[in-house]
Amino acid sequence: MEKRHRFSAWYILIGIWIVLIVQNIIFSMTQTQVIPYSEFLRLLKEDRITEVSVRSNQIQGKMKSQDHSGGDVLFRTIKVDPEISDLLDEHGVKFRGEIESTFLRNLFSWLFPIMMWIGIWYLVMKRMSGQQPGFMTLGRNRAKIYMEDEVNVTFEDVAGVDEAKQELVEITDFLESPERFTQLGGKIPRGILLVGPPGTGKTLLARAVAGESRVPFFSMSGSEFVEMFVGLGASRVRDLFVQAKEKAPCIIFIDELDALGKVRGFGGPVGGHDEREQTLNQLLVEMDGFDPSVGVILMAATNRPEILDPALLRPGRFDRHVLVDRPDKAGRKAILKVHLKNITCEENLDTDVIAGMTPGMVGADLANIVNEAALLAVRKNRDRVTMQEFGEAVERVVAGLEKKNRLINPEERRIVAHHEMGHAVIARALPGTDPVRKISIIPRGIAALGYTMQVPTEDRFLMKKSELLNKICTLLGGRAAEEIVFSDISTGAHNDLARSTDIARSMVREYGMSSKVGQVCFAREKQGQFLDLMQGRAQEYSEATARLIDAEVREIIDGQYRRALKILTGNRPVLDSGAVLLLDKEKIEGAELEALMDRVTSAG
Ligand SMILES: Nc1ncnc2c1ncn2[C@@H]1O[C@H](COP(=O)(O)OP(=O)(O)OP(=O)(O)O)[C@@H](O)[C@H]1O
Ligand SMILES: [Zn+2]
Repeated sequence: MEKRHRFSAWYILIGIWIVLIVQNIIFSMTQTQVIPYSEFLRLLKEDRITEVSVRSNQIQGKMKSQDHSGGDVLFRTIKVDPEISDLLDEHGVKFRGEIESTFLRNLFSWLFPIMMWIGIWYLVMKRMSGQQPGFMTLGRNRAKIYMEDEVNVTFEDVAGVDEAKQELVEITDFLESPERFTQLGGKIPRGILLVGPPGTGKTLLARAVAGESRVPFFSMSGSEFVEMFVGLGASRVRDLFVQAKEKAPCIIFIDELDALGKVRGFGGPVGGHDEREQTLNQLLVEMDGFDPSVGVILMAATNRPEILDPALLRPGRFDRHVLVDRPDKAGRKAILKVHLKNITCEENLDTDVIAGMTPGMVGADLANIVNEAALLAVRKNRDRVTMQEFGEAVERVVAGLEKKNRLINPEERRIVAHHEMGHAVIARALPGTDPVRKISIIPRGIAALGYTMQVPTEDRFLMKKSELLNKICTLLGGRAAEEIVFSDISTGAHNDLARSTDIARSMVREYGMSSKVGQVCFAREKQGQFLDLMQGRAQEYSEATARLIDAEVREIIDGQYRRALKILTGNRPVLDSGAVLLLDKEKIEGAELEALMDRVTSAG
């Protein structure tokens, strides 16, 4: 209701303005004859003009009407020449000069645009804050911090992200009794950064931590901090911490931390990054200033950790990072179970099938599917949601996501599965390569469709030639598998090729590992390169050597590729059964991976 009152004032003002304009038009149309200047001069000479007022560029007045009824008619003409007063005198016309009254016109030509701007700005403000700022409360911003005294989300509502959950359990222990925790000498984290793709449940997790430990939850979005007015963002941060300390123990959650915490001096195309910097600085100051033992835990979420200002990630700030990754098939099944609790489904609904239909999807997508399916059932007047609706719902959501390029199709999945298995089999077959810990075809980010995680067993300072060659062979394993299985190759190996070429090139140019090029090192200090270029200093080897280097790099890579093909052909059964398993589970690790890898023979 209040909103309507406020807006009616605008309507009244605009109304008045329109009425005035319309009045003006009607007046000039009905009452006044507009005549050409020459006509005016003629009438003047005929002594039919009785009275005029002269304005800067127009003459208004009365003239005797043509029909001799004796009445006067109003007229108006444009253009005034300087001798007009003499002429008027000559014909004995009463006249007065008039400075045009432009007050009203000016008022409206100025006031209206200003009013428009205030109106637009007001709407923008409202959108940005999601609330009614009102004119009087502009400087104050307490209202924009969302505070929930009681959060009714628990860890049970979050599924499929068990690793992240485990890491956060400790935080709930701390929040439940901060004193006891510190007495026992526990080290309290100050800031926890939840990192993961959109929709994986970062916000949900943060709320669950608050819900589990029954503490208030303050939340704000990074993009909301970045206000239009300099200084407002910083004062908001201050406000947020003041309020949080009063309510401790509690959680402060900042969503979209990247909007606020981009590397400084990395402003967008529109100005105003000064404002963002001020806000960020204030956040850093507050983070350094508060004593975590009072029981305020700062959590933040981002899906672009790489653009964050390193200052934010320093020890004592957001130094604890929790990965909230896309769920695998089992995870998706668990998430579906959570959301299915809220709707009535047919009795033996197979969540396994739905989970299988939704590779690459995140929690938010799955929540969306459940919701969509329920709506479809309502539309069909069903009393429960059946598999058929879920099928349709999945199709709809998939279509939406495909537009956004977020899903890979079944054919691509098959290629990716064999590609990743190719890496894994070779890594296992060759001695001295890092053991494979995890193979996954859950897409991460935009670039990498799948990945094979190799974890080094020890820190290394020296690499032997044979090890470097094995590494290249492992990198080429992905493409080799594609060629063997599909007799075709894909662009998915781009990064692998780049990395193996780098290694091969370094072997030849820097480590003297090619007998044809010899024990020489052509690498120069990186920082010198730019200067060399500026001074036109040539490369330090001849054209012929350059060609030799290129040939040697090719030779190394081709040799390793042939080796990869041979190893994979010898291990074809493992390659195929591994890919099938991967397509089903999307992620293989632990004992299952061991069992699979034990079948790999090194005989290449
Ligand atoms: N792991 C999950 N378990 C259950 N539900 C989930 C999960 N992840 C997401 N959802 C559902 O999706 C909704 C949106 O998730 P949420 O806002 O927490 O994602 P987010 O990672 O914070 O995304 P964004 O980065 O876009 O803010 C949640 O309210 C919940 O209904
Ligand atoms: Zn690869």
